[in-house]
Amino acid sequence: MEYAIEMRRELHKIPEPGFKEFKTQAFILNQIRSYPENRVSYDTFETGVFVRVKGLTGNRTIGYRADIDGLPIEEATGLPFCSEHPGFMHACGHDIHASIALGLLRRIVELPVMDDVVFLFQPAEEGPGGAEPMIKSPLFEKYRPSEMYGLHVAPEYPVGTIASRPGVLFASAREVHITIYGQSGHAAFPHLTIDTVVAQAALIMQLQTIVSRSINPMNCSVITIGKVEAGIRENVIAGRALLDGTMRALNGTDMEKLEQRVREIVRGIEASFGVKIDLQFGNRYYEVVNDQNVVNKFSSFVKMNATYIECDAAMTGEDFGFMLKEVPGMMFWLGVNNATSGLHQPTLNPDEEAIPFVINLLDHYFREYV
Ligand SMILES: CC(=O)N[C@@H](CCC[C@H](N)C(=O)O)C(=O)O
Repeated sequence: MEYAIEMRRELHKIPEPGFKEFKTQAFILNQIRSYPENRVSYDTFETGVFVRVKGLTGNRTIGYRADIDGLPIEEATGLPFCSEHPGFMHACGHDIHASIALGLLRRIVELPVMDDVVFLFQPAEEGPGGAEPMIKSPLFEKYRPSEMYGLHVAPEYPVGTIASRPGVLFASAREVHITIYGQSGHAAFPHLTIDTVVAQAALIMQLQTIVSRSINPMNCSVITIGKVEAGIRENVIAGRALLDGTMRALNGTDMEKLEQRVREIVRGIEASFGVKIDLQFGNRYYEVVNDQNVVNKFSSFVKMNATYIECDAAMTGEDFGFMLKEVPGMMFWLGVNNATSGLHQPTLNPDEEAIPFVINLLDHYFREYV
């Protein structure tokens, strides 16, 4: 089991952006290539990897998906194996997800289970999304599982806890990218310019009214503007301003409403401030919808061996939702006991004991219950 923790520490050092996970992919391939060819076959897809481990009967194929990308966050954990890539960090636990897959894969290579098990090491979960192109590739047909599992670290739960639910577990997510164009000029003569900072500020505030005024208050949705940029110095009016954000909803109708209202508000800001706005939406991640039968089966198993919590849906997005639209399966939260630090924080430091815990759990499940 030390192997998987060792893998995690190596992966933690090399966080990379979506579709640029070159070192991560090479690291994963290096492990896979050390196994006998009659037991393990693989293909690469972009910076991801499909791997099949042969089972004793090969009657069925079980799938396990791990995302592998990092985030543009400067690490502040002080760990001896902290990120070697300045400005990048595994702040969403994808190093843990990938090392669990590598550890489970090795266990199953050494001690085969009845079914074939395929592992999908998936790039770009944080954006722009690697799951959809991966399942659209012809390789997916070669590796297609009949049932799929995926997990996400949960700092708020202790090690030994699994949390999930049937139906919608994670929200639908869609990025919003906005560029505001105006006319720059001297800070003392605003009437001779078109100030994009004032338009930007008004736009941020108006976008925040969408959830409270346009969505049924009995439903959940979120609009977050996570990145704001404009200007060069205090006495120059900015001729260009940027906003990057994300929209979340628990159903397609609300997601469409969010999109429609963003469009309308953007047009209104153009009219009232005289700016021109370029509005781009990213790829829409589907809700992560867990299959009722799979959740029943897995949660009954977990309850016999660990702590299972039936949790509420969360407003996190996950492109694993694309895979669960194709193949019945489920995603679950894995407790990693780091209550002082949340996901996407520079101090995130998941408890590594969660790695052997869940490898043993999934190995047992794949071997005897799935
Ligand atoms: C689990 C998690 O944190 N996922 C991300 C997915 C982001 C998708 C996309 N870049 C967006 O922002 O919409 C999340 O932020 O929930």
